[in-house]
Amino acid sequence: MAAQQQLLKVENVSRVFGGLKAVSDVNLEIADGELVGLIGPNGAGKTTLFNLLTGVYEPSEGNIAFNGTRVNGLKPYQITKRGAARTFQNIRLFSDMTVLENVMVAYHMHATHGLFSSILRLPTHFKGEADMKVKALEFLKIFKLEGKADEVAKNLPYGEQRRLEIARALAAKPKLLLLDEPAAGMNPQETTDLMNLIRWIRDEFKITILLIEHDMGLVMGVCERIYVLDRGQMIASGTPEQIRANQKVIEAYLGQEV
Ligand SMILES: Nc1ncnc2c1ncn2[C@@H]1O[C@H](COP(=O)(O)OP(=O)(O)OP(=O)(O)O)[C@@H](O)[C@H]1O
Repeated sequence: MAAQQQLLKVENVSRVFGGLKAVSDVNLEIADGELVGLIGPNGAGKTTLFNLLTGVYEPSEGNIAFNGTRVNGLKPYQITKRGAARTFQNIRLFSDMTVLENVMVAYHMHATHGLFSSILRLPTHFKGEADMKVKALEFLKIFKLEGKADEVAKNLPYGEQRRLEIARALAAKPKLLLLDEPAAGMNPQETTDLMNLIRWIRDEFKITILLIEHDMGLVMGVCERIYVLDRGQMIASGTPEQIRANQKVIEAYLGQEV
């Protein structure tokens, strides 16, 4: 890999469920600041790989290093603390909390005031809480959700719930943002807006993004590099042009437009 520093390294990782090897001997490397796509037909193992990267599952074999340290076996919250945040295929917000509260919960991960002052409600706690609210509102502005700050999350239209989920993930100040099918259920206009938002997030926050997506227009349009999984195996990686022309990829998609 070029001069860029490596952020994520997946080496020979497998995950078995019963008799099924959902992820099989997978290798993947992502440098700091890259915008990378992960594609593959239904059931290829994409979400399982995300679940391995974020500690939902432990690899049956292999090694995952994040920011230079091995993270195999760590719990999801420990991996979040090390700087990886994600969104889910089926949106997971605190649906009965307000839009603002959803973002503030993520800020708590990085609160300057400690648990001790929180419990005792010391002045530093209130100052911390007020600062956090200001920051959370700034965040909502970026995502054009400031007018919805006091709305209950579950009442937002679908596209806005997806934006809020991304905002919440980013509020945890990750080094690596993992997006699982961010355009699912979006109309073409929302998808175009999302593409611009993803590019903007990477440039503005200088973070690394790995995204799973079935919308090829989005993947080919925003990703600098793409990995392709098929039946648990990584069958290709390369630039969008290389992936489009790759025979194994074309076969995996059985002639569908890639
Ligand atoms: N917890 C589990 N227990 C048993 N099998 C599982 C589990 N999670 C995933 N699988 C299986 O592993 C395979 C890969 O599933 P996965 O959800 O990772 O695919 P995917 O590429 O994300 O698919 P899609 O694009 O449809 O979301 C599938 O055959 C799935 O049924």
